[in-house]
Amino acid sequence: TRSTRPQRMLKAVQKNGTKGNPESVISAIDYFCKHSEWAMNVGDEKGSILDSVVTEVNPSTVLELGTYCGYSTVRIARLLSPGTKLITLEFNPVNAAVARQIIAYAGLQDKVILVEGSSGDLIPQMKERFGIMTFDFIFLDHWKDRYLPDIKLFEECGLLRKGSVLLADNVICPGTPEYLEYVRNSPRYESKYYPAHLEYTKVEDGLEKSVFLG
Ligand SMILES: O=C(c1ccccc1)c1ccc(O)c(O)c1[N+](=O)[O-]
Ligand SMILES: [Mg+2]
Repeated sequence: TRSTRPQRMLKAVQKNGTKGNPESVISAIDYFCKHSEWAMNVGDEKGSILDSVVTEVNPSTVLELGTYCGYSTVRIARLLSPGTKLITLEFNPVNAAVARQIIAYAGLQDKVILVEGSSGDLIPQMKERFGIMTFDFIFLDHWKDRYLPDIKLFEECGLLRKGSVLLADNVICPGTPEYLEYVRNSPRYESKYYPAHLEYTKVEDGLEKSVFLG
């Protein structure tokens, strides 16, 4: 059967990247998306904002919702302190298989736990399966209609602590209006919008950073 876009992206990483070099993997994916095929990675512009927030938080416990090909997984994992691992959830098994290979090509497999399944099923299992008390940093980049139900799930499961940082992609395009309304009007969060553009385009998009106040 015909290859998928993520599989073609993996080939481009293996061809143009340098094994064990996360920066080269990030550049190879951005080049592929700018010159060959658009793909829904967070991209270089929003990726730089992601980098700055991760660096500022310097988290010990990290969760990513929506691995896709592992681009943001690599961006985050390359910045984590030694011994810190990030958990990333991916629903699509074909994409998960590509992400594992891209993460391994970057040499970051020991810093990443990739779990296949739906966030709604897996979030309530975080404590028992991974010994997580609370998350310091959460990156939301999965199905846009899951952002709101999943943040409520984090609260119900006691996975947030005073100061937990949630960073959400695509709050303008494709958009997550109900999530935005919730975090911007809830007294339990302090939110800030980082304007940018939809990856590899001139379309307006941005990231919303929300700090849980306890
Ligand atoms: O939903 C889409 C989408 C919708 C329609 C066509 C292509 C992609 C999308 C677009 C940009 C993103 O950064 C992103 O994370 C997603 N996503 O699926 O999670
Ligand atoms: Mg996105």
